[in-house]
Amino acid sequence: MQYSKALSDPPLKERYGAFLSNSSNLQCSEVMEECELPLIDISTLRMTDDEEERRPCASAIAKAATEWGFFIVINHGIRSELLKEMRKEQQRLFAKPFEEKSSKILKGTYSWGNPMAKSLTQLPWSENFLVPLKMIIEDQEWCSLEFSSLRETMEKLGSAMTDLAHVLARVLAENLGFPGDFIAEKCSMSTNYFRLNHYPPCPHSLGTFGLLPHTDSDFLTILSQDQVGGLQLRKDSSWYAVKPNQDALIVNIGDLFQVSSAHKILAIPFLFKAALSRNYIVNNCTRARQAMANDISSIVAWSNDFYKSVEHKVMSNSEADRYSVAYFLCPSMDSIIGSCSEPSHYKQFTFGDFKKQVEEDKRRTGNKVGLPMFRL
Ligand SMILES: O=C(O)CCC(=O)C(=O)O
Ligand SMILES: [Fe+2]
Repeated sequence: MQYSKALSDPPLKERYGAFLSNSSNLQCSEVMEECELPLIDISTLRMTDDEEERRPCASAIAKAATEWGFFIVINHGIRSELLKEMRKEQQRLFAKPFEEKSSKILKGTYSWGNPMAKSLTQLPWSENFLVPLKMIIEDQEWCSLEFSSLRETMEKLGSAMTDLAHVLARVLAENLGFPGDFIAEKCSMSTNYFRLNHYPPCPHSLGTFGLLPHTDSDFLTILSQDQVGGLQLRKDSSWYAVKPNQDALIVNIGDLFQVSSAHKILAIPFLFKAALSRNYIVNNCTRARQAMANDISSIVAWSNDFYKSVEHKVMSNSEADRYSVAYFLCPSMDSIIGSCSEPSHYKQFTFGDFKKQVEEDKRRTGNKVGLPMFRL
């Protein structure tokens, strides 16, 4: 049964209409330059362990992660039919009446707008379901029979995305001198998340956000988006539009992987030569060493600003509905996040501390603060 859009869309206009009619709230909207993000064919990474063969692709990823914090992957191994199936299921889900989405579908994972918004600058014109993969795998009650095919599709996509995320995390970790499975060991399928995003058309789309400028609270994000467009990223203090490409996937570095340090020039050639073993970490990372002394299995190192967790946002449009699915590679809540080089730019914290701080800041300021709260 088809529902009318009037019933399915969240009441953004009713709740936030006053912001829209106050034109002084509208931000100026520049004509946005499209950026050519690095486009990387990762087939060799998926097919071989031979270091020589992997090197060109691994270097391209490391370069993109340091220069852009964003890149596009092709030949990523996720079937386009599966991505299309996910999109179809996602559209079916968002077409449900707002009352159902906000009360009973997919158990408390739904949100829309921003209850804390005081102006248009704090308002995302969108709705989303933030779904822990743990819920999909373990909680049989998580969704009704009606959405069992959504559940099945998400489980398949979750497993494929986890494999892909581990392939990418391996390269990024090895580039810093860590064992390839260093991140993957901390991020199992059940610690990761999906966010299903829907951006309904906004009647006053000029300068209205679909999603506020933010960085992602994870190691890395894999994004599948439709052809509508609207994603923008910040590079060297300018915003650039990302060209939509339905078959490719967009990867961005998250806060926990924000690497590269003041030691970039010195550290990287050294790290490349360093034995890819825990000895490197024990001998060279005081913070890591301290934490490892407490619990060798819980430390997760991050890159001390070498890789960039880049701010990005979505701009709304007045004509088309837009859909995207983001997959977040996250460790367990008790994982300790420490820097991989000295002097560290950040306090050591657990992923749970980080998430708690982000929620607190959102309540206090209406927006995420993120890493600056942990800078030394
Ligand atoms: O929809 C998009 O293009 C971006 C989504 C995103 O940044 C997120 O869900 O964190
Ligand atoms: Fe994001």
